[in-house]
Amino acid sequence: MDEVLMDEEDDCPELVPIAAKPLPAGTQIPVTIITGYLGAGKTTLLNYILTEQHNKRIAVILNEFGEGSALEKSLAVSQAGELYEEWLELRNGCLCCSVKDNGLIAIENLMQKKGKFDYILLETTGLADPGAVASMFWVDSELGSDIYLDGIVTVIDAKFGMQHLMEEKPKGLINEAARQIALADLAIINKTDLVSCEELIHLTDAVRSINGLVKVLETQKSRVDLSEVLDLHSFDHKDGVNLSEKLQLVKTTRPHLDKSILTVTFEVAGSLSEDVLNVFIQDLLWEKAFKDKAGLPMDVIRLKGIVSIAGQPQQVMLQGVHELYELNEMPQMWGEEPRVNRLVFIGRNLDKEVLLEQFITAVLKVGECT
Ligand SMILES: Nc1nc2c(ncn2[C@@H]2O[C@H](COP(=O)(O)OP(=O)(O)OP(=O)(O)O)[C@@H](O)[C@H]2O)c(=O)[nH]1
Ligand SMILES: [Zn+2]
Repeated sequence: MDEVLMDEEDDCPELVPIAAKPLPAGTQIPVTIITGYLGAGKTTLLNYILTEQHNKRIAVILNEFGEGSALEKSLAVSQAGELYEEWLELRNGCLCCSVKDNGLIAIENLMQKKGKFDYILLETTGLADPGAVASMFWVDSELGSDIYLDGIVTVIDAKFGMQHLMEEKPKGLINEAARQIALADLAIINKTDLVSCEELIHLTDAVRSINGLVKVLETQKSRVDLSEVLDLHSFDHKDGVNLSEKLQLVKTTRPHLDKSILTVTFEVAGSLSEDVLNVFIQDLLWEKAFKDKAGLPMDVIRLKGIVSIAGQPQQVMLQGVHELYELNEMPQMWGEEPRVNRLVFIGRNLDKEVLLEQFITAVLKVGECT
């Protein structure tokens, strides 16, 4: 009989001891955040990954609030307000636990079991802002040295996804479903059995209009090739593809839904000083100093780019999630060809002309300060 792990109808998987094997010093464990609206198919995806052959020892953190999950009832108990979680060790070498917070405490506790797993999957709750979880890995230096964020996977309900995206939010708040798509490195449109081709195309267009960087896959029962989900290296440069080339393929999108999130991208030749670049990014992300033509402040949710710092032989990668950003030197050197800055912004009220003008101004300043 095929073993089905973590089936909600089943009893707990059988527990077996797992031998810890020491990881080489400095090994960082990848974390993939699995997000998506309520009921889209996140847990189905986790179950699928766990039961597929992957030759990895995966630790899964389920972040469940819903009633009725047998798994949750058997695993997570909140005692006197204190989080208590128990790690189930599954027969294929995977670990699993269910928690009621944003999962970070669970990861910290999990790290005490270092050597027992080599991949972490974290399911957020349906209404979560995956950006908040993602950025924790950058701020929490203790976590940051043990693990790295590999990617954000957003599962979308083919049947109700469009409806979720259209929901009006009070006082200009961001629609959660749209935010989850804006932050995704991979978007999985699941439950395609429930919709027509036309509905699917419509939803795919809406997803792409929000996030011009995202890879989109269609699934039933979240069955997806694992190589598409794991080891994406979305926040570093180890994915083997030249990020600069990848960014060239991104197009500025048109708003598909009213007042929606969209993608803006551009290229500007030249170099700029790191200080001036920091001012540009901080004005944009922190000060909200840039406004669109209607006077609304630009709100960047995801930022990615390759920039050229004057005097620096290496290409520099820019990564941003909400207010947090990072600049990292890449192994790639600038060659003979002219240096080009390539940036991709995903967010609300973005105006390409304004952003471009501000960036060009920043590039022009390099002459003044060197
Ligand atoms: N028809 C259909 N149903 C699906 C598919 N994938 C998942 N489901 C069902 O959709 C329901 C929700 O799936 P889950 O995986 O629990 O979704 P989730 O995103 O984890 O849900 P929450 O954690 O409650 O937000 C379950 O009853 C699944 O069996 C699919 O491709 N087609
Ligand atoms: Zn779930």
